[in-house]
Amino acid sequence: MAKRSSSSIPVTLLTGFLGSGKTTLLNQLVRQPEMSRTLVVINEFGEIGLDHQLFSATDETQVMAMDSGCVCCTIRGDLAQTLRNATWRFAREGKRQFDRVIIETTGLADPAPIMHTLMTDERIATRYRLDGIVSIVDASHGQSTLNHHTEAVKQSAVADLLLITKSDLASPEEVSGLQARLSSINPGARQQRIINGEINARNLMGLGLLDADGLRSNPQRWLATHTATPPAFGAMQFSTAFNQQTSSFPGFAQGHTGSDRNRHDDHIRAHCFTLSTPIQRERFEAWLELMLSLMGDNMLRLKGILNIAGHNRPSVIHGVQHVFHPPMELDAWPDDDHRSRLVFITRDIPRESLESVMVAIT
Ligand SMILES: Nc1nc2c(ncn2[C@@H]2O[C@H](COP(=O)(O)OP(=O)(O)OP(=O)(O)O)[C@@H](O)[C@H]2O)c(=O)[nH]1
Repeated sequence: MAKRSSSSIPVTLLTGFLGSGKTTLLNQLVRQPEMSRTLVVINEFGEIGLDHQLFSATDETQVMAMDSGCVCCTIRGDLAQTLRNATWRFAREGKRQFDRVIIETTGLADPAPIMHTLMTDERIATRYRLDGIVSIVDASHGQSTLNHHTEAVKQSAVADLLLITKSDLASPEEVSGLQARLSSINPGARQQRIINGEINARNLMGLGLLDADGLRSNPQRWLATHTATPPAFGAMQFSTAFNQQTSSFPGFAQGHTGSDRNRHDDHIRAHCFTLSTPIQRERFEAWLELMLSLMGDNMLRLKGILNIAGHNRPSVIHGVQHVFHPPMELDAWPDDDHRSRLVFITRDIPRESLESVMVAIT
């Protein structure tokens, strides 16, 4: 089991639909001293217009299948090359000039190939780590974008931080309606409203398992909202967020509202499990491998902190589709709560499919 590496370079992925305000945000960010050692990687077809020394362009169209030939697994060949070369290209007298990377994608981009690139290329995975996914949603067009573009729903579903832009152009009701919808798509992501890209750069850092300085792990915050909802229930708790419909396992129905069945986000759910009995590692690995291969690209994201039987320290896992980082062992449990917590963000996977096998791993 790998130990976490706090020396690897954190990478923030900045997504958001066309015209949502990504460039406006980046222009604000690069003026802040916290960003002076951040390499900004932008798609070369985009408008560049960025006054920043550490800047590189990539070509998002160069998406290629991974060696496995799996249809849902693609990587970004150009990005892999950019990240591999960056450590010497942006170096002076043998010293790397950046300690952090932000990758901005075009509005239509699927975040999965970028996450696959960071996780599967050995030379990249050992040097860089995904710090977090930030998705921008335009308050004035957010609802209609989510209605019409499945990419936008996916970008929101996998985010760690959702930035709501242009709230000055929308009514308070429109903004709160959008925020409620985003909470149902991705209940674990923090939401923040910003106007004209104004935000402290530190708010975009440390969104993953490690804090902004890369020193301390913070699994509670990483998994926080997902696992906070259900009450304790013996060895296992379960909750599913589905367009404001939440239920817990078993007998913890918490009310729901109706929804328009044609919306893309009707297919996306966050499933959360809490297990108080230690997990049997071999059973868990076998189960995970089988389940992930069956789910393919319908597994949007997986995060978890695990209490593995026979281990005093917790392990964390995270993945996208069926590609995931091998479990990393943390130095210690962050508090007295030693239960395993797993969060799956899925598309079109009935909760029963996950629920029925969860008991088998303890
Ligand atoms: N009123 C208002 N306008 C904003 C805000 N944020 C961005 N804009 C404007 O929205 C337009 C699009 O912003 P960009 O930053 O170019 O958006 P983008 O996501 O980079 O766009 P693409 O690269 O085309 O996908 C620009 O005219 C911005 O000035 C905001 O909070 N309020």
